[in-house]
Amino acid sequence: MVAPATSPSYEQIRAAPKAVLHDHLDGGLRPETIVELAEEIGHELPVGDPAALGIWFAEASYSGSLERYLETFVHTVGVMQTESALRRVAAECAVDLAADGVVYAEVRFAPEQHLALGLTLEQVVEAVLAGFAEGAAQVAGRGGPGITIGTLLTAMRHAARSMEIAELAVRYRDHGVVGFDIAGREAGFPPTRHLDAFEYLQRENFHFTIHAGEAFGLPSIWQAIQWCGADRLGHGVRIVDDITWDADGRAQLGRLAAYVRDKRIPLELCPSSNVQTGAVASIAEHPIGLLHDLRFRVTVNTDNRLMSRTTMSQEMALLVEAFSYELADLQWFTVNAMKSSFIPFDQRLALINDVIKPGYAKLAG
Ligand SMILES: O=c1[nH]cnc2c1ncn2[C@H]1C[C@H](O)[C@@H](CO)O1
Ligand SMILES: [Zn+2]
Repeated sequence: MVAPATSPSYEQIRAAPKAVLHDHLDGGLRPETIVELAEEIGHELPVGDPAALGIWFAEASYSGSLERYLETFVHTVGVMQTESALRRVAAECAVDLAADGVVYAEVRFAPEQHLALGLTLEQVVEAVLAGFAEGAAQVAGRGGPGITIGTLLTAMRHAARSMEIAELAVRYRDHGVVGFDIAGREAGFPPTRHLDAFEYLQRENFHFTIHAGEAFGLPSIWQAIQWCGADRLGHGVRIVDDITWDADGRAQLGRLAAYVRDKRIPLELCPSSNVQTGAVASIAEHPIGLLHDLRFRVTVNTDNRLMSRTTMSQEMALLVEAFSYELADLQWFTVNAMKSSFIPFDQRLALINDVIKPGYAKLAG
């Protein structure tokens, strides 16, 4: 498809203020950092050269299966086992996102995966929060809009520590942790396994998202929303399975799809990641086009920048190419993300009105 003349250029996309709600800390390391940290703690990598390692991650993740995609994380989690490593990775994450024009990010990671060398859960969380603060401060010193980062604590769905991690998230709610998530293999590990954690979070008036409807379909989305009470859906892309077409070619929403749209439940869509795990055949065929047209609360996200060799600008550029989106669409995705974020309402509004809208207005000239 040929994009119309109004399509934004890559430079405009990079310059545009962007917001990301779904980005994994352990899926976004710089390859050079992995190599250096691996040497420090004696972790064996599949490839020693940083450039080759970057390619290795992307190729190994392009597996057509979420299970195999997740196997590569052994080499990122493996080097994130000390306070200094966690702090460095988090600081670099803030700097890298800001350099790409991201003004608001929610970055998630699973504290329980960083205990191999004896750190406590609290030490892990505090090191990451310190790293985000350090990176954000570096960026703020450079002028420009800077970056605001909220941290999400993830529990692994195959494990049994979700209640503990939910309590940890609530304990750090006034120190940068803004929400909770569950991630990992979806098939065989329904969100209802962690119902006690979600019920606890609701009683605490806290926020959470659930990876659902990525490798597994509608039942997972239904459970995440109707049993667990998720505020947002991590991916949620399989909601398209509840949309059919009538004889006149009009989209018919099933009960669950209608509920998700009516309630404005945010979808954290991650186009490149979905292609790598086989959830979607190609960017051009990604349901984001349909979901955008049907006015679902769609957001665009990176998921794992290292594994997908991507950035927010890159994800948006791929969508511009596939769906001929204009700056107004990119602003819509960005405002959707801010509206769906887990920071307080007044802070969301300030970013939308003082940073995002003026940024797009300037680009539109
Ligand atoms: O897209 C994903 N689906 C399910 N789990 C994921 C995805 N991306 C990363 N993870 C897992 C692997 C990480 O180690 C963990 C915490 O960030 O979350
Ligand atoms: Zn994810």
